Amino acid sequence: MNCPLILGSRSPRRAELLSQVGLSYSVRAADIDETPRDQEFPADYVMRMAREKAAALTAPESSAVLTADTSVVIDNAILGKPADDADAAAMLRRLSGRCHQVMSAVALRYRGVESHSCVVTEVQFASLEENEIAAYVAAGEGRDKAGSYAIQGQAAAFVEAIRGSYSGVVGLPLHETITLLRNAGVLACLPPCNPPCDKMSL
Ligand SMILES: Cc1cn([C@H]2C[C@H](O)[C@@H](COP(=O)(O)OP(=O)(O)OP(=O)(O)O)O2)c(=O)[nH]c1=O
Repeated sequence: MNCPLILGSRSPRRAELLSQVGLSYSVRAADIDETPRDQEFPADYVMRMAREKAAALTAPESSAVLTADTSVVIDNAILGKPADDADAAAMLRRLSGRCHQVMSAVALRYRGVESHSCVVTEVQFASLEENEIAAYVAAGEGRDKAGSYAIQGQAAAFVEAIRGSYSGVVGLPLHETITLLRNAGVLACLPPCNPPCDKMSL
């Protein structure tokens, strides 16, 4: 029996990551208010966001709904997407030469049951020169990214070390996502990729 997988996300990165491991899915956008609550812990925030995105999507019981949220966290402060270029530059200055966390939460709803997971990855940034920050911000790569950078893009050059989940930093921790899908019984009944792909069989 097939159970269609719905990725509730506008993030092209999340779609690419799911495709990378050979899963087929359809995409729906989940619109919610992403404002953190007063004094909300970052891990609670990303988990709440992922769960609210899942709750915002109505889908048939036979479909599995997968959503996620990613935030950059430094000194317990949540860095979301930058409001503008000045905000982006300020975030990068704050991350320069420091270690920060990238928190990615995933939520899955299938047959009325919800499961979720949160992954924290430590990222050490090199010290960034003011002209490097200006050039990176002007290039625009970090505009729609938490923390104003993309590890999968040119900002890879800023990363001295990473401990945790690379895919989690990009937006969807794949190991944890596959585990959620497997434990919920979704993976066993996903239809094959269309057209069939030769990716590893999970
Ligand atoms: C830190 C980092 C974040 N990001 C992205 C992943 C997410 O798309 C985005 C964080 O914003 P999110 O609010 O988690 O996701 P989104 O608004 O892009 O998509 P949706 O809510 O519809 O699911 O930042 C990268 O692509 N690379 C990185 O290195």
